[in-house]
Amino acid sequence: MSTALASIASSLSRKVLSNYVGHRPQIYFRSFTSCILLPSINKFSVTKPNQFKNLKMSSEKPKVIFVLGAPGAGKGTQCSNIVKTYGYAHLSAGDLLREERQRSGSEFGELIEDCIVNGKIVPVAVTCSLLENAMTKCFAETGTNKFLIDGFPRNRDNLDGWTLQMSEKVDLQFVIVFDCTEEVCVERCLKRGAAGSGRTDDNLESLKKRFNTFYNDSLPIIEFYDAKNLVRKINGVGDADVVFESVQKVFKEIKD
Ligand SMILES: Nc1ncnc2c1ncn2[C@@H]1O[C@H](COP(=O)(O)OP(=O)(O)OP(=O)(O)O)[C@@H](O)[C@H]1O
Ligand SMILES: Nc1ccn([C@@H]2O[C@H](COP(=O)(O)O)[C@@H](O)[C@H]2O)c(=O)n1
Repeated sequence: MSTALASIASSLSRKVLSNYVGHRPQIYFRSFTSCILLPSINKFSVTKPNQFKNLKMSSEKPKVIFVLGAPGAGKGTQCSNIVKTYGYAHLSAGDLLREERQRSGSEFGELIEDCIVNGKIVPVAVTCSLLENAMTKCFAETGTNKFLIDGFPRNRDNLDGWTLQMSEKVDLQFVIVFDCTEEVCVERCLKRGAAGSGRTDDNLESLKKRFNTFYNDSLPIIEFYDAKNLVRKINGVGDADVVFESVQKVFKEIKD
């Protein structure tokens, strides 16, 4: 366990988890997320753990599309196109984590940075709460209740945490997966880094680790959704406009 992870674990167990030490992780996440983590990282104050349950009574459940694929496969680029054409709100788990890392006073900054540089996945309690907060804020500000969730769920921990905290509150439409060769992805990320992305993981060393995580931890999640017939795989190699044509074919399915 890294120093940052050890420190979050020990601080959490001191604060809240004393009753749960040694128990099953599901119990850990349920109490960790809804009772303790939300107040500590919630900067929007509007979030209540069951806010979407209330929404459900007056309107439809929020619609969610997960967007997955290797680092640099084009998830963010295509999400921007989808936002313009189909009116979804784009929530990137990576962007939310980078924002939380920069927030002054965040107790998760060090942990998040350690994960990002080393291609590891941040504990779901942090990421899922950031996502729920962002959905709530977006709905309150714009009335949008259709969300593209980019870069999540990335591993079993993400999936389990989402299932506990959010799956009943939303309607998962499908999971878009951009399929792109490692060679093309690495070239794109290095180019993005050279162009001044400022990302601490757009370098070869981090990319090797990010790809390991993708193969070992993220592919099984894609397989999980594929077995449920929810995956819509799109060839992400080639010009961004051509990739978007394939995206549009998938969205036709919703309209038809
Ligand atoms: N089809 C494409 N052809 C060429 N370059 C592309 C294409 N799609 C995206 N790019 C570029 O590749 C880089 C990575 O794209 P993008 O950020 O969309 O990928 P991503 O999957 O969201 O990456 P990450 O997971 O690292 O955030 C960006 O600089 C983007 O402009
Ligand atoms: N569910 C997630 C998503 C991202 N991360 C961390 O952020 C890094 C960058 O993610 P991008 O989607 O912007 O490429 C990623 O390598 C992880 O370290 C995460 O922990 N959990």
